[in-house]
Amino acid sequence: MSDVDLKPVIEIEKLNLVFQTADTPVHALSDIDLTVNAGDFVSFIGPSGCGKTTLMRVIADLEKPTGGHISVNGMTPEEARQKRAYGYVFQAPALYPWRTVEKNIMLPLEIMGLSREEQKARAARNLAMVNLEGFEKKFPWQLSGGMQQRVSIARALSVEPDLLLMDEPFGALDEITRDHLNEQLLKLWDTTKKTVIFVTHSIPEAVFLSSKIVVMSPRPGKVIDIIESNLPRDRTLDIRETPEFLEISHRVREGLRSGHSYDD
Ligand SMILES: Nc1ncnc2c1ncn2[C@@H]1O[C@H](COP(=O)(O)OP(=O)(O)OP(=O)(O)O)[C@@H](O)[C@H]1O
Repeated sequence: MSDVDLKPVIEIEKLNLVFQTADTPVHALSDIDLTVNAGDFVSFIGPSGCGKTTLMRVIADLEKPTGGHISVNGMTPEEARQKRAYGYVFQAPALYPWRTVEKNIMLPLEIMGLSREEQKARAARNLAMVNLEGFEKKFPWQLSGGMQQRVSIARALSVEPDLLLMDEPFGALDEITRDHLNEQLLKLWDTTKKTVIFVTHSIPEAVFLSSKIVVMSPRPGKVIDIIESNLPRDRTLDIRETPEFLEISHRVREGLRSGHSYDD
């Protein structure tokens, strides 16, 4: 992508979020500055509780910041949500067990008021996108965990958002399945040119998937480092053995280490 194409999708300046709780306030995000451009694959990586999910939820308008500024596609997160600017994939697949795969994907489209034909066409198109054609009439419990997570990706894509928010979608899967889904997701990103924001705990996953890695510190979550990856877009898993990959992994690890106090 040339510099001319670089359009900011998300702009975050001095963003703060303090949760008011029954006892002491929880300062979850502190002075976050971040720009995400169209077509970026951005990972948030950091220790448990550092605010990765909270930052993603602010982008999705599921939490309100207590300070600073954020825009999504030039709008407030609330306006962006109303315009269905993004699709959200959660840690667990969150499929309705009594609805078939196809009907799970059709649900948000039904709510959007699309015609039945359009709902079915989008379900078929996006199931093919995640290599699940032929599974329309199955129920979620008839599928493996990895397949269920692919259905929830297809459901998020079927809303046709430019921005895909993914909160540790493969965290609960075994390593082989995770590797496979990482490769599929990268192909999907390359073909659809979507902007992706991805939360993970895994250094290899972040480095393999991302064009930009945001390393966060323990609470209150701050941005410690932003690493622009120069790995080619059409990478395969073999790239994990290369010096370039190991060099980026090393920088992520150093960032995580510098922000972490091991005395806790
Ligand atoms: N609604 C809330 N009220 C009070 N505190 C909250 C609330 N939501 C999150 N927190 C706190 O804010 C901090 C950041 O939480 P968050 O879930 O964003 O972290 P995370 O980096 O995504 O963690 P993990 O990797 O374990 O999922 C944590 O200390 C959490 O306990």
